[in-house]
Amino acid sequence: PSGAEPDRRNLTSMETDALIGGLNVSDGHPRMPLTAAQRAIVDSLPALFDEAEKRVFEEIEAEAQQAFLHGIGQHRAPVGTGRLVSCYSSSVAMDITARALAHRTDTIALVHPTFDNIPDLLRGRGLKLLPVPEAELTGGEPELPDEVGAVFVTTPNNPTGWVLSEDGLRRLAAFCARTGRVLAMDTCFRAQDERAQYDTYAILEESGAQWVVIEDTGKLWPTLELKAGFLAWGEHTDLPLLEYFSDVLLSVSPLVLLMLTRFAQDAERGGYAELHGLIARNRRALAQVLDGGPVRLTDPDARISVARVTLPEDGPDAVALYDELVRRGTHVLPCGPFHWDRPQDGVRQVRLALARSGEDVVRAARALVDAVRAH
Ligand SMILES: N=C(N)NC[C@@H](O)CC(=O)C(=O)O
Repeated sequence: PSGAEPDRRNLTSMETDALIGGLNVSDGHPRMPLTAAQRAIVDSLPALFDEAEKRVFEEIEAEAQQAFLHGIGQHRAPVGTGRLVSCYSSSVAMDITARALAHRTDTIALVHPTFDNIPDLLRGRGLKLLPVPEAELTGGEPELPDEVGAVFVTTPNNPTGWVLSEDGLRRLAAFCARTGRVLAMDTCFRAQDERAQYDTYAILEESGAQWVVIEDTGKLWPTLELKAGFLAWGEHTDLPLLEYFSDVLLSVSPLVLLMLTRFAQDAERGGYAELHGLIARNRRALAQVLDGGPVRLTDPDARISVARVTLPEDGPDAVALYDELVRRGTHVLPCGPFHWDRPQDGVRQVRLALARSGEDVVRAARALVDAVRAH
């Protein structure tokens, strides 16, 4: 565990502590059991290794990008154009994007709240940040000072589950085109929420805006961090993304891409329905444990694989509860750090991961209610 005070630590350091054992409902990474179909894909890895060794990388990459992105409604993703690259993770894609944006502007308007590694990566590249509430983005015309050169939106957003609607994106993209701002999107949770699966690329291309999109396979399947972050940009996006990508890597593993193609194909054939079912069941199970007690589910309509709960005013605050739960062997996340511009806004909320077995979610929910009551 890092020495810093819990309310000064970043979320990933707390997620790292959760990896050393205990009941981990901390990170948004998939830690539920493989389905039988997914187990069969894992069993085929030796054969996939032989196939990956033989085939042309570019072909394997285009196949994986097509299988994954078309499976979540992104038919106009720029597959095969040279403007869609594969990174080891979406955060690697994010850092490349941050470096490229810093080449273009000093100030970014960033959705607030959101997962803290996003502002941390942007600030790490010297960018100044302006918080924009979700509601202002929905309107599509946020009030921004001239020095803001880009708008960065996480949709579905983490930890709220808020989704930028198709009309909201159309308005926001038109606004960015009109005001000469880059529109950057982190869509890492979109495969979990069909409301986020309208064709983003069709809208972005038609808008005339300069745009960057970061996709992620890493929140969906329990593949032990074998994943890819896809980084895409527009034909007129004037950012050194390919140059900065090439500084970081030559290519991800074709074996991982082949495996992702199989998982994406299985997902289209019913795997997504199973995943959405698991997340919905776990959200309902959490709500049932909380029902009638002092803690409530913050975002009942959210569909992503994390859930916020709101704590009673007379109970422990988020950091005190986080500490007490760690002492009891259960790892959640206090929501302060998601509110990267005003941490006190998250002082009465904690987040639980739902991409877990049903038993883990119920056990964690019970531990949380017991700890609140014991305060
Ligand atoms: N590069 C980082 N820090 N990765 C952690 C991130 O994937 C966790 C996350 O997004 C979540 O728990 O919601």
